[in-house]
Amino acid sequence: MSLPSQQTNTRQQWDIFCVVVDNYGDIGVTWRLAKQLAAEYSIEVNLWIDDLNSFSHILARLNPELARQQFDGVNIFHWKAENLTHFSIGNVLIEAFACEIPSQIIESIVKLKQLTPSKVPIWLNLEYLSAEDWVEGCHGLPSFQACGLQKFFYLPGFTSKTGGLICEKNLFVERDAWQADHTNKMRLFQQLGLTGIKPEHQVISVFSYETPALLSLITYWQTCKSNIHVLIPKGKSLNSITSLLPCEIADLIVGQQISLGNVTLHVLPMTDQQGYDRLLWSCDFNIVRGEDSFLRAQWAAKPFIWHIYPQEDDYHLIKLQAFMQIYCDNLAPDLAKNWCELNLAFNQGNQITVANHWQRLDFTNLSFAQHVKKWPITAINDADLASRLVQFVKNS
Ligand SMILES: Cc1cn([C@H]2C[C@H](O)[C@@H](COP(=O)(O)OP(=O)(O)O[C@H]3O[C@@H](C)[C@H](O)[C@@H](O)[C@H]3O)O2)c(=O)[nH]c1=O
Repeated sequence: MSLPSQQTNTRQQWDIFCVVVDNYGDIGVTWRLAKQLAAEYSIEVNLWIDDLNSFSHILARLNPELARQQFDGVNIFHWKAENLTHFSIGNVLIEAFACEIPSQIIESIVKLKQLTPSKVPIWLNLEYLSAEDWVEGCHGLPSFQACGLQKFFYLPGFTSKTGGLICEKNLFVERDAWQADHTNKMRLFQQLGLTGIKPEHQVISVFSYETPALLSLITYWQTCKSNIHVLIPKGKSLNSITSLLPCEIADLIVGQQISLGNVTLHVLPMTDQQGYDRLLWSCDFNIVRGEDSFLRAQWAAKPFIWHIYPQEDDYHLIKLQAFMQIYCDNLAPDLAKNWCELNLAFNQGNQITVANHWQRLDFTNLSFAQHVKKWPITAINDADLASRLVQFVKNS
């Protein structure tokens, strides 16, 4: 571990620390942010991750055995005690989702403050995304630490008084170009080993947690006249539909198809984040979860169900309501009602109502299609998270 060098250039160094609690969301969010800061702001980003095995599910090129490697202009470090020798104090320290930065680092910054206070990095805690009202009041607040340093709370959110939403500068332009040419999606399906999909078929991606609502929906889709392809990666969603599977989940192979009348289930390979974005852009409807895929489904300008990460005492339902309220602000009341009821029923695992609400929601309806297209522009609110974060650091 070392003190800042006498840098002659003005290139900033930011260090992002992330503990993988479970799933892929913690790493998913920090990886998106790290890539964007490096690509769009020429910041030297060091991403410290405690679990490279989880990370390798969404970045197959990553070698979980290496202490240090570089992808997309980001230095990725395996965060374990012996690798902290690689750490040198930069301009910004981000602890993602209240993970704790190692005490040696804090001690070295305290020493630096005594010697050269002007070199003390900005210390931020990047929090989870929420659409709740209180976020505006807490975003950016400083918190004085016992060690004498100051830490700021950085809260992502949907309004101009929050930390914003992660979205790359050219994302909507790339999405529009992709969606304008129908051969893109057909080629993608082929590359993913998904056969038998015709341009007129309905394609639905599923990346959810366990819920009996999924079984109800697929059972309902079997009664529909159209051909429906359901794309599901190996993971939690499959646990809810074991009764539809021909074998144990462990024995399913990627690319396998399970024919259920008009419905074909496809076992989808996990891709990198760019591949997943393109998949969301290519499907007619997406079922997503957590934080990052939830946001990417919005950026896809396609209708979606959000399976929110379950929390104690059903607190997640309050967060779901807060989002549904802002999402439906400009939507016709009948469409808004159906969409909210569908999302609520899915999240409550309500097997009977979820299929009824699906039936009632006409997601091909023109004003709904216009809404999903307009929403990303409304939500991004003139500034994405990375640009607000860079500004926040400048002003701090
Ligand atoms: C299916 C798939 C996902 N992904 C990525 C997209 C996202 O970055 C990531 C999934 O993250 P999420 O959608 O946020 O869902 P998640 O359930 O994996 O993560 C959750 O983890 C919990 C610990 C948090 O508390 C939640 O808020 C949430 O972040 O995986 C791919 O890159 N390729 C794929 O094929």
